[in-house]
Amino acid sequence: MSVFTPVTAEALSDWLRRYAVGRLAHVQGISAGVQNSNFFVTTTLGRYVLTLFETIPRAELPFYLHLMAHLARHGLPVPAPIADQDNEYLGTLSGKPAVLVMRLTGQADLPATPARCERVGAMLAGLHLAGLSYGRRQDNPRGAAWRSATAAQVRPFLPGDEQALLDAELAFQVRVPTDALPQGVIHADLFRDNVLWDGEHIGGVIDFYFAGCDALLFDVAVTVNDWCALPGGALDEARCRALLGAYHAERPFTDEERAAWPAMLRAAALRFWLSRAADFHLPRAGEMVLVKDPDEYRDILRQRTRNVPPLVAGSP
Ligand SMILES: Nc1ncnc2c1ncn2[C@@H]1O[C@H](COP(=O)(O)OP(=O)(O)O)[C@@H](O)[C@H]1O
Ligand SMILES: N[C@@H](CCOP(=O)(O)O)C(=O)O
Repeated sequence: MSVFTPVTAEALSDWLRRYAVGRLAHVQGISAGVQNSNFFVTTTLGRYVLTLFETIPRAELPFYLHLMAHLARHGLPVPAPIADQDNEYLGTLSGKPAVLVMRLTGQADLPATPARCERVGAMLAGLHLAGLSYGRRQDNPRGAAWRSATAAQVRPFLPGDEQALLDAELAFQVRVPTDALPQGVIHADLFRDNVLWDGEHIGGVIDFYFAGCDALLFDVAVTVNDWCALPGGALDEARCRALLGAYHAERPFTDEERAAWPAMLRAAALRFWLSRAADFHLPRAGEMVLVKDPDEYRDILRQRTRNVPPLVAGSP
């Protein structure tokens, strides 16, 4: 995003009295992101990020917030949510569900070098392994049901060749057997803009608001499609080898995962083509709204239907 809901300094100052974080010094809307309204908040005691949830039902939010707390407790650089004086993470501000989380250091969107891809692969495996002991369950909110519903909404806006691509891919994906794939908590949106770099180290992994329970390999595919794609959508072999090799060293891929790899890359490409097409054709109102290019993911999907290198190319 995007700031869909404005917050005044007065309202925020009052709201912060519920927390032990000191007094408000500065607040600034954040233009990156597409889903929620985000603000950098500086107080006399620290630096935080305030998120107002625009679309996620309130009942689904504890899953994300406790997940972030769980992963942070496991030593991963994930923004810990801040509890208020009633020991609650989730509050209400400007009429929206709201949370304050720790602001992590680092710069997002740095070039996806093989060395960075290696760290991202290892980090993703770390998130998956730490997620195994997380007690709450919630389905991937962008899973099969969402895919069918969103495809039906955006299909009328697409030209004929894209409708054909969409129809063929939906028909392909319903036949993919996913039950034998290892399942767990997935981040589901580990794009370059959601990893903060502190030098060559990962200083933060942010934006857990698409997380859910699904095939771990789907998360790997989402990550590879973003980190390892060349302009036009083809995969860069060196980056794939670095990311997949580092992941595999922490959580070895199963035979079923190797077999499902091409289909998972396609499922992951379809998911982001659909969400971007929905944001583009059915935009939401807001003060500052970022819409990402759907054609990038249409092209990635086309590429993945043609040619995919095998999983963990070149590694043992
Ligand atoms: N905990 C955090 N620490 C530092 N920066 C953050 C943090 N959370 C969000 N940001 C910044 O806010 C931007 C938007 O956040 P994001 O979670 O991607 O938005 P959305 O929820 O709309 O998808 C990020 O690109 C990053 O710059
Ligand atoms: N990464 C997704 C969009 C999700 O937005 P985010 O800003 O919350 O990561 C995309 O690129 O389409």
